[in-house]
Amino acid sequence: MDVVVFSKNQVDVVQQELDETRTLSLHHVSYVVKQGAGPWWKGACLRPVISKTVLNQITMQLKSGQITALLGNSGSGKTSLLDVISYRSSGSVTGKVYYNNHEVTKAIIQDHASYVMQADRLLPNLTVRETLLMLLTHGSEVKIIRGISGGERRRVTIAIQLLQNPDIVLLDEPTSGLDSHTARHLVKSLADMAHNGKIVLLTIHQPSSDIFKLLDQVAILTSGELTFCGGTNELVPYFSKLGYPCPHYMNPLDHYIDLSSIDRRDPSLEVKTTERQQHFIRSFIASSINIETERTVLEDTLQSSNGKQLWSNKRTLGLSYLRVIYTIISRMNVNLFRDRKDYCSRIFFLPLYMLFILIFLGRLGNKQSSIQDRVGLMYQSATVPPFIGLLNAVALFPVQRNIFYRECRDGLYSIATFLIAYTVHIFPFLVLSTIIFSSIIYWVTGLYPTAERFGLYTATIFFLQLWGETLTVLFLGIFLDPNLANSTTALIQTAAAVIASGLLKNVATLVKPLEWLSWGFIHKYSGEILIANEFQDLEFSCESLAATCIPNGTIYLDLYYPESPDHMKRNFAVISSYCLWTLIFAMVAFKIRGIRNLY
Ligand SMILES: Nc1ncnc2c1ncn2[C@@H]1O[C@H](COP(=O)(O)OP(=O)(O)OP(=O)(O)O)[C@@H](O)[C@H]1O
Repeated sequence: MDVVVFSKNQVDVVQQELDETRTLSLHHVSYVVKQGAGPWWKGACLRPVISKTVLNQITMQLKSGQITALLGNSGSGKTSLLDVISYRSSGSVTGKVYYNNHEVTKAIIQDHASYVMQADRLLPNLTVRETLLMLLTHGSEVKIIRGISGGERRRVTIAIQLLQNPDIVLLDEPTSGLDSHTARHLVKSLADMAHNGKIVLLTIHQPSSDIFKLLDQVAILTSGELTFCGGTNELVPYFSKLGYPCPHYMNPLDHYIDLSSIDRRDPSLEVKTTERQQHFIRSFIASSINIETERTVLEDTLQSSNGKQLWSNKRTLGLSYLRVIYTIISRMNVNLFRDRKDYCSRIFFLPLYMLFILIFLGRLGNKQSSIQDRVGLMYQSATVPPFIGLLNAVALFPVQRNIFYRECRDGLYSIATFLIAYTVHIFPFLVLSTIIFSSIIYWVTGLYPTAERFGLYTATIFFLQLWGETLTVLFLGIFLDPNLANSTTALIQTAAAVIASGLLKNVATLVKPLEWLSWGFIHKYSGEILIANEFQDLEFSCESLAATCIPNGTIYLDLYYPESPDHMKRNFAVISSYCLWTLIFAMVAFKIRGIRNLY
């Protein structure tokens, strides 16, 4: 075994680093959001924009080794403060945040902080062990979806963030949904973690007096301003000095949160409590506690240019790009595999539809009437696969997307990585379901009987299904609500099939604007491929000597789809690149709409 010998100097440096208290300082941080007022139908330009100050001039300092609770009534700005610190806010932020005297950037926060949000967004079919294993550690074998309680889900969510070994831990309502015993136990663990050198900041709605004892520092927010921020031992003496002692047997936190809030039950109470609130805010600004904090934070500000060590515990995944993609795909696969309904729908949704077609059409034969049946079958072949892609995406993509939003905000991987991983994940399922579908439908209905034509038909169905799913993913990037994405994609797919496939109405007979529009839809190219692939060289029997008899498919193509056999290669190149472009547009849509802050 190699023995590493450190010099005294090196030991001193390490010791000095360990002894050094790290700080997260906020200096006059304000946060303003803009909201459109009035009815939505007036549009963005006509609606007056109202600015709302969510946080006003917040100055506070959090130290490693301390656990701080952010308290306040509902709407006081607790979550917004965590959002501002973690670079998740959507409005305009002024003031400065420093970590260890370095002005905080998004990269610093992503490297050093973890944010546990209010909502537990976990893949339902993974076990606790697998959920954590995807972030490389051990867990239990219980499935998330049914096997664990709400409180346990909370703890898994917290564990996911802690596994990344952050220096700063921000937690929004970590105790919500937990019974008082478990909540106390959890805060105790967080306090222990803080005492081992982390900066811990959490929001709590109704902290019990047991929890109060575990805290080192508390900050009380009201209407976005501080009425107190200091050590827990300073809380009661501070307010007592202001003339508001805490009655015996009352939880001081409950008492002072109540006193800091505005009571809107009647106008006279509202005036009285607003005056008291303003008195508290002014008093705290003038208090020695706040002046001391201002002084130390200002010192940090001045020191910042000296470049005090940014703590060494930089949080990185430490995985190669391929390893990250592999981990995401494995997680998607395991989650899908565990749910029989989802797994079967991925593979058998499309083939199941074939049963309906088979019963409806039967064997096509070569009579004149089979021309109409063939066109009908090609229309179904062009429209059903994208629709199945849509159904699968709406059912299965949103849960993955919501987890991606959280992990992307944590800086774990990018939009492109996620969408590439999702496409690779669905690829084998699309191949399998397409092959099952086309192998049966093609040979049982009796389409043009060569392997080459069958292969072309199968490949077209595959690309249509892939396009349908990718297009839905694109709209799920634009709209958070899956129903909205569903209806929009369905509308586009229907319009594309009606206008461009040429299977309902000959494209050449469309009014000019619609004819031009048809060039923009995949159905124009896939429709031509499917028809030319089927009709070229096909012989039909003429039951009577009627003038309308079409003796072979080549004549039919000349009449209704001229030149389509010559366009086969072009059309095929277009439909395959359509999928690629839709995926790229999906990435752009996610980028433009931004990574949502899902609470
Ligand atoms: N992006 C935004 N647009 C409009 N209003 C916002 C935005 N973000 C926050 N607010 C408003 O700011 C106020 C503070 O919200 P915040 O969620 O921070 O409160 P909170 O103290 O965490 O409340 P709760 O305890 O209920 O979670 C609320 O009135 C909220 O509606």
